[in-house]
Amino acid sequence: MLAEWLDASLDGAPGLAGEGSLAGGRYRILGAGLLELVPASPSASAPALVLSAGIHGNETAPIELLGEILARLEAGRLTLGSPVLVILGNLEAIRAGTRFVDTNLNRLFRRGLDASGMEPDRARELMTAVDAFYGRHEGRRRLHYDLHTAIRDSQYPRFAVEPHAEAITPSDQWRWLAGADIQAVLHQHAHSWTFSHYSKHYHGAAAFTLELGRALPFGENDLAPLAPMARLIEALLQDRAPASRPADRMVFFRVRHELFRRSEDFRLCFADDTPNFTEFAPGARLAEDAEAGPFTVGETPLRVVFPNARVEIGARAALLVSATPPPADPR
Ligand SMILES: O=C(O)CCC(=O)N[C@@H](CCC(=O)O)C(=O)O
Ligand SMILES: [Zn+2]
Repeated sequence: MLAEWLDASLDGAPGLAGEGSLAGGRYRILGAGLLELVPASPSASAPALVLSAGIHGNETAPIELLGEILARLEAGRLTLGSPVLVILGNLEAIRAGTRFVDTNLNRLFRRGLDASGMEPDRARELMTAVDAFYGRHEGRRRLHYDLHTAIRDSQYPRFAVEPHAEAITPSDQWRWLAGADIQAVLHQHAHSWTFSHYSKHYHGAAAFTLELGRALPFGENDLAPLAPMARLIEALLQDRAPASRPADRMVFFRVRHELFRRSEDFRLCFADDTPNFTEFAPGARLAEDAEAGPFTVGETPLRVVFPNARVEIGARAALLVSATPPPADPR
């Protein structure tokens, strides 16, 4: 049934609903791309966990990964121990195999959003679902892993983006991410209205955008490098202790500058396929924009992450980052 929920969500089956039992609890289909896993008797320390994938429609590996985990749950090889909300984000874009249909869903997770259209409507639906889920689990530790893949290669193929918000990320998260073979962490410097930012900013959740390799079509993904991430998700879902490694196995970066596309006449001054985290030396010209002028690296080298000259005008065209020490681990 869980595999059917996934397929029916992707096929656009109307009026998707239903519920049933699972080892350790039951599931409730809340709608297309919305599934709740309800443990029968969760411990007081079990987290309330949001797992999302397909916020960008062409990022298929995380959808396949969640599909495999749900299949193991359904087969009784995992026993549910924690409340979980599973989300498939931009269903129309997933069907079309594109990043988005009209606009980037992952910039719309903001209360009071008044834009109209398919993606804004879906953002409101998902924000309501997350609000209701965390509301049903007051007092529990909140987690949200928003699973993505990146457009291009990366010097660190698996990395976490930590949204900027008041809540401090608990130090065990870093050890768990290191245990899941995440190689780098990028601290955001400013609010970004992404889905993981939503859960952190409005709900105080430990939340991340997790980049899990390169975006490829369904069927072309190699899930083997993601096995440690699957084990982390399964441990959380079962309310078991995840594998843990020292946080300083990962390299930490901080965003120092954001490049925005300000005009029609905008270009990045490096090759389209430049891998994420490529470093540029002082003096290197990175962008030219008819309105904002050129951007040149100052006295300290900068690395480029998520470069994309073809974004909408006003949108982020690249993050410029440099290394920062790992967070202190009080353990
Ligand atoms: O590979 C790229 O250029 C984009 C990958 C991607 O979708 N990244 C996320 C990051 C979200 C964040 O900053 O937390 C995005 O751009 O939405
Ligand atoms: Zn993405």
